Amino acid sequence: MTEQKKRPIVIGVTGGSGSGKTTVSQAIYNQLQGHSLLILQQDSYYNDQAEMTMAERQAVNYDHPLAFDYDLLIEQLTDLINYKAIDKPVYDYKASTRSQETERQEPRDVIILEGILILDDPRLRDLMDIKVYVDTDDDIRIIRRIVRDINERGRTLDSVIEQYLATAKPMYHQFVEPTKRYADLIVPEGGENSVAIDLLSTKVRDILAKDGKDDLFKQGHQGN
Ligand SMILES: Nc1ncnc2c1ncn2[C@@H]1O[C@H](COP(=O)(O)OP(=O)(O)O)[C@@H](O)[C@H]1O
Ligand SMILES: O=c1ccn([C@@H]2O[C@H](COP(=O)(O)O)[C@@H](O)[C@H]2O)c(=O)[nH]1
Repeated sequence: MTEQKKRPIVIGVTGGSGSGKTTVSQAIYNQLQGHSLLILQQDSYYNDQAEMTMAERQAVNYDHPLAFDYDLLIEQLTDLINYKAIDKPVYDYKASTRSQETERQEPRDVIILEGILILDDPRLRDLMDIKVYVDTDDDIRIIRRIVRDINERGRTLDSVIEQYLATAKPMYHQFVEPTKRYADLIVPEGGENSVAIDLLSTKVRDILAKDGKDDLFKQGHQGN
């Protein structure tokens, strides 16, 4: 019998903007400390808009699948799955385009991919072993988004509200929410849901142990 080739475990974490995807991804990452892990954010793969004016960038619908460079994301995720390092784009929310720099990312045994539209593309879904949907009510998400976008993404209250009503909300209902049907696990309450985070971490530890990757790690393979 031929031995099956080992590959990293890919966990997809999706949900609406402000649902707690980043918080949940970070919580899983923290629980699995000591293993070989990385977090990849779909936001890093927004289209490069360097050739566009600021006014043009402000008019873009950032909640539509066409705003993302899926080809590059799939190419780089496939490289990571094949244990090849990537030069990841870095997205600048204040300038609404990619920054000039890229970030070197070495491959790891566990890849946590998070983003609003990662389950929309069947090619991406096919690369995932576990699919998680963080389900948080719209009112909570908009409150979190207002606070975060003003404090961290250089936005005004008016611009956050305007964008939410014009694109973020309708696109959520048109494109993001329907992908819930592809999830293996729906997590209410996001980062506060320690039971769901414990269950997920235990499942990943089980798979790593079956693959012998916990042993590889102990023998001196890369950490974080
Ligand atoms: N359970 C929670 N309670 C309070 N604030 C939270 C909670 N989860 C996330 N936040 C905050 O809400 C904002 C959005 O959360 P984040 O995890 O970045 O969501 P997403 O990645 O889905 O946009 C962040 O500022 C985060 O600190
Ligand atoms: O230039 C940009 C790029 C993205 N956005 C908004 O960000 C969210 C996705 O990020 P989360 O971390 O999941 O909230 C998306 O809803 C876009 O509307 C932006 O405003 N400008």
